[in-house]
Amino acid sequence: MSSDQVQIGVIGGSGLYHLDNLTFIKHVNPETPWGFPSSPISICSLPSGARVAFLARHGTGHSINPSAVPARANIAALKSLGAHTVLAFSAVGSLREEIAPGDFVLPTQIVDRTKGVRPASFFEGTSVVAHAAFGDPFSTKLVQWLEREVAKALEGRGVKLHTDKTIVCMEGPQFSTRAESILYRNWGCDIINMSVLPEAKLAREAELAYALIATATDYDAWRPHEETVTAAEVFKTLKTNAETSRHVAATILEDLHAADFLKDEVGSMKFSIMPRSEAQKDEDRQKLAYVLPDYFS
Ligand SMILES: CSC[C@H]1O[C@H](OP(=O)(O)O)[C@H](O)[C@@H]1O
Ligand SMILES: Nc1ncnc2[nH]cnc12
Repeated sequence: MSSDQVQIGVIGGSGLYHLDNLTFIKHVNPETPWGFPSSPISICSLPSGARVAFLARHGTGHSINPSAVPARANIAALKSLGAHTVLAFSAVGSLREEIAPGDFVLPTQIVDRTKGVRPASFFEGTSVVAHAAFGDPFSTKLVQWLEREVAKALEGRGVKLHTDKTIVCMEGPQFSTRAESILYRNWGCDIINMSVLPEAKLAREAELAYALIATATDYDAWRPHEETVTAAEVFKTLKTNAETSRHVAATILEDLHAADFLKDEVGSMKFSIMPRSEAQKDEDRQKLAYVLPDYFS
């Protein structure tokens, strides 16, 4: 593979709008069948010359509401650049006392509390039906690798890493009520955001290895006798969390680039797509070929 080829995509969330500790090469802005990504994508170079594609989920000026993030275009654009793996960063609320603002979390499960207003499948609106497996919503090998490597990258920085947690994704943009926050705790959820879905579902459909590096900013609304979360509270830790995230990214990306499991998700949709039939329109198959060329070209 030429070093020009991107293998890893990084999605930055609230507060993380660039990876300026990597060497910037150029901006690209691919138009996908689902429109343009949230922002032009920065192609950056690692010290070895390997290239990484970085995309700001809410746009570089944070102008896109969580419900309006063009997640299909984002995932499709990263795949079109050659990415097999997507590392997504996200600012999250904590539903557990032991997960403090400033801590990092690697979730392994998701509870969906979005409201059906976000297009959540590349197959939506087409004549092709597919049911991706989503029991393990993050790439298991990638998460296991991150558990070791992120822990190493955080050594000496006084930042705690929590693993094997459950994230609930709410619709927003308003934060939760106290009752909802307590309910999510009772459901076994540990952290909350407004972004991991449909991003993780779309990455699975596109056969990308996807994991979320969550950075806690607040205690949401479940703590009795404490103020509930406000955007101002979130902003207090965003800058430090973003600096730590950039350090983590710069530390792990080189080794991740060399990892042998990057393409493990490739082939995972093979038995998820309903067999070819006369009813499948050519135009839909062409559209889907953008993200799944192995099945639709
Ligand atoms: C700015 S607070 C709520 C906002 O922050 C998180 O964004 P991201 O996941 O992109 O870091 C959360 O999901 C909400 O969209
Ligand atoms: N408390 C919270 N709820 C939802 N998304 C968040 N992102 C950061 N904090 C959050």
